[in-house]
Amino acid sequence: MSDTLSRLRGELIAAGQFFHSKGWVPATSSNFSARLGAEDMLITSSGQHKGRLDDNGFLRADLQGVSLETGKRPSAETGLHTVMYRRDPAIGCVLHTHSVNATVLSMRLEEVVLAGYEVQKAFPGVETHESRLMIPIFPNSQDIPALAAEVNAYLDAHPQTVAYLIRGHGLYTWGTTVADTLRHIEALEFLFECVYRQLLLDR
Ligand SMILES: CSC[C@@H](O)[C@@H](O)C(=O)COP(=O)(O)O
Ligand SMILES: [Zn+2]
Repeated sequence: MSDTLSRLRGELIAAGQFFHSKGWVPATSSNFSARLGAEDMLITSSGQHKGRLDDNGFLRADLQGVSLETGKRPSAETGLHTVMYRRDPAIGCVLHTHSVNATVLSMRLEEVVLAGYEVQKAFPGVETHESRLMIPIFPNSQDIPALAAEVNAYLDAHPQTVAYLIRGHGLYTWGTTVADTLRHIEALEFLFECVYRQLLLDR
C-alpha cells in the first residue's frame, strides 16, 4: 500500500467526518475522490455513508471509471469525477456534497451568482470581493455520462468555473489537493448560506 494512497484516504475520511458534522452528506449521499497518478484515482465505493468511511470504503479506479479492485463498485457518479481528472492534470481532488442550502438554491435559481463577498477569495486566482463567480446549475439526470459531457462542454466554454450545482441534487467542486477542495466546499457552503439569507431578506 503506497504512502500516498493511505494519506489521501485518511484525508478523505476526515473530510467526510467534517462534512457530516455540518449536515452536508446526509444518508449515503455524496462522493469523494483524489488523484493517485496520471492514470488512476482513489474514489468512494457506492452506497457508503460518507460521514462514517473507513479504509474499506474506497477503491482504486482508472480515469475511465473502471474499478481496479475486484468486487468493489465505484460511486454511481464516478463519471463526474473522471471527467475532471481527464480535463486537467493539475486537478488532484473532486468532492461532491448534498447540503440543504445547495439543494434548495438549485431548485429556485437558474445559476448562483457570487459577488461582493470577501470569502470568494478562497478560490484560486480570486483576489478581490469585487470579482463575480458564476456557479452553473445543471438539470439532474441519472444518465451520468450525458451529464458529464454537459459539464465538460460548459467548462470548455467557461474555464474559470470553480464549482457547479445539479438541480435538486448537490454540489461538485475540485482542486489541486484534498485540503484545497475541502476549503472550496466550506467557502461555497458559507456563500450559499449568505445568498439564501439575502433572498429571504429581499422578499
Ligand atoms: C442517497 S441518494 C444519493 C445518491 O443517489 C448519489 O447522488 C450520491 O451522491 C451517492 O452515490 P454513491 O453511489 O454512493 O457515490
Ligand atoms: Zn449525489
